[in-house]
Amino acid sequence: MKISIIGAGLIGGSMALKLREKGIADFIYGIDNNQQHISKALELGIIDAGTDLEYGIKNADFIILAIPVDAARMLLPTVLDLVSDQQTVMDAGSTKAGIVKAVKDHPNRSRFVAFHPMWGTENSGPQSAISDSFSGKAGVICNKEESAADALQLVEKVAENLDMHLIYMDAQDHDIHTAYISHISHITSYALANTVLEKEREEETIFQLASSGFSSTVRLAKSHPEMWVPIFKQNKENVLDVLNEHITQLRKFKAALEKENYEYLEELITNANRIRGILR
Ligand SMILES: NC(=O)c1ccc[n+]([C@@H]2O[C@H](COP(=O)([O-])OP(=O)(O)OC[C@H]3O[C@@H](n4cnc5c(N)ncnc54)[C@H](O)[C@@H]3O)[C@@H](O)[C@H]2O)c1
Ligand SMILES: O=C(O)C(=O)C[C@]1(C(=O)O)C=C[C@@H](O)C=C1
Repeated sequence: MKISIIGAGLIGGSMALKLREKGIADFIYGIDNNQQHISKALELGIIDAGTDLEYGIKNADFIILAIPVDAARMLLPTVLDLVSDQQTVMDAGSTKAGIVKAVKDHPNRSRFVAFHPMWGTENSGPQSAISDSFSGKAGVICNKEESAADALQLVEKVAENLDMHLIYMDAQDHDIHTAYISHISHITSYALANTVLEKEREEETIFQLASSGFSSTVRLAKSHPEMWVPIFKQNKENVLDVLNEHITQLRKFKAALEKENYEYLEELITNANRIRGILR
């Protein structure tokens, strides 16, 4: 199978590495508006050739769209304009409602499968791609009834080769749940980093005292704005909803401390500990 990866970055690159390793990709084209990423992807053996959008789409059996979600929403209709009934397009975007809406009435809608791999890191670009990354993680397919049976089957086979298990969801429900379980964590981490940078002006002290607690909670704050601003923009209402709840929760901790209500503080922590029973 010939594959074209639009966006030879962390996700596109990691998928390319794994699909080649599994032997389902014979030839991989890379399409990226950053030429340095194409050069790096070639150097690392992620892609076999860099090309332009039209050539890459016309000459691939399977097309993976792995660019920021606002760009994906804009580009997907053009990608579908160029495909035939023999080709399948899959995206990798972290939000889904806007993307499926953008192509709802497109004549080639059924060639597209809306996909979200629930794996990633705070790093970006082809240099950060890792082949054994998606193993054991969930792959979410949205609005499967809008995709042709053969396109769906191909994406299911690709997910299986990425060693992922599948979850099927409505795109709007997906965006609600990912606001709660993925997107809010990034805002808290960015806010935590900004808080510490504001209060602790001695960077050397941050470096010397930071242990696993701070490092793990602030890891997501290293994630780049080119990916995350579009996610927050596309999922604004759901993110605002969960952010309001998060601010309420922060205020509860503040009130417990201000009032020296340590029983209430213990209650808040004990309730939070319930997460241990869910994520072991
Ligand atoms: N990083 C994660 O944790 C993660 C996890 C799951 C899904 N995703 C989704 O995967 C997609 C890609 O994210 P990533 O982490 O691989 O980002 P990345 O920055 O590592 O890679 C994106 C690549 O797309 C290129 N690009 C950007 N706009 C383009 C355009 N209009 N045309 C062609 N190329 C373009 C960039 O140059 C870059 O090489 C995003 O939609 C993101 O929401 C990311
Ligand atoms: O672990 C990370 O660094 C991630 O941000 C990965 C993560 C997440 O778990 O929130 C981020 C965005 C996605 O769309 C999927 C996965």
